[in-house]
Amino acid sequence: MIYFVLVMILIFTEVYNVWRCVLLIEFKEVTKVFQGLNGSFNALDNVGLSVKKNEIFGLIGESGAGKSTLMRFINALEVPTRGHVIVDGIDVSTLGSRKLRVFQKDIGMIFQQFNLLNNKTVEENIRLPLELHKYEKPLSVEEVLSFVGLEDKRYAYPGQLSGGQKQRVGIARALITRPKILLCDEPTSALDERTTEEIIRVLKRAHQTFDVTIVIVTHELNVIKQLCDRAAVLEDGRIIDVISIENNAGETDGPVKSYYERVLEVLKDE
Ligand SMILES: Nc1ncnc2c1ncn2[C@@H]1O[C@H](COP(=O)(O)OP(=O)(O)OP(=O)(O)O)[C@@H](O)[C@H]1O
Repeated sequence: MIYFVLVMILIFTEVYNVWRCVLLIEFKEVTKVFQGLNGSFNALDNVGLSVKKNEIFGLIGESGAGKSTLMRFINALEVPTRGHVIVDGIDVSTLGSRKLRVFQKDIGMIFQQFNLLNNKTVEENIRLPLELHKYEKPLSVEEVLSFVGLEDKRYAYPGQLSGGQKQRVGIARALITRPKILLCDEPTSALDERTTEEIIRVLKRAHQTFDVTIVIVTHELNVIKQLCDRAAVLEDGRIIDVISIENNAGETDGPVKSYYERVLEVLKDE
């Protein structure tokens, strides 16, 4: 009997350890209280959620639901009032400032408004993370520029680029450090439909090529459908569901449709 119990404990421990290795990001009973003009309020309320290694995970919900705050916990741009955020086995809130900077090196981020420096060239923008920290095996500027298809824009300034090109530069800047996690905050919200599709393709390729786990905040359900493996639905600071997305290959696998083809598709009544 004792032998049986020991074997069961061993099996349980092994299964538990394998499961822990699969998880990359864990939110444990996370609450965020902000002080507003009318007193304090819970932006996030007792959130529990896990993101697996190599997943593309979406955070969706209406404006003010708490999506960005939840994502900003992952790279400690925001700190929970209560609860724990565990990333790759590390409780982020326990890190001192030096260890936190090292930890943040593994996490890249892209933004809705691209956050490029207008007085620097594309190349200088892409190199910025390498000037802030030392990385063991960064990619080269040539590699990331070729990856996002902007070799010819190396010496251009952001003001000379379209929105989609600016976002590609943002992606190149995030990828040059070979991050384990890529956080995307409304990456396509400032872009039209066709450019959105192009950015989705680049993100999918980045996921496949660099084994990067992606967490994306967006209000665009089509982006979630085409890109994500799973998505959490937030409402008033609570997670009301986590949905597995059946087929995320979808439309982005065929050729990119021209703007005119899309106009006909939507406006022509046949
Ligand atoms: N620094 C802050 N101080 C006070 N309140 C804040 C702060 N940051 C966010 N909030 C509030 O917390 C709530 C959640 O904000 P959050 O930005 O996470 O929502 P969201 O779902 O990302 O919304 P959106 O889609 O509009 O960006 C909102 O009511 C917001 O006003």
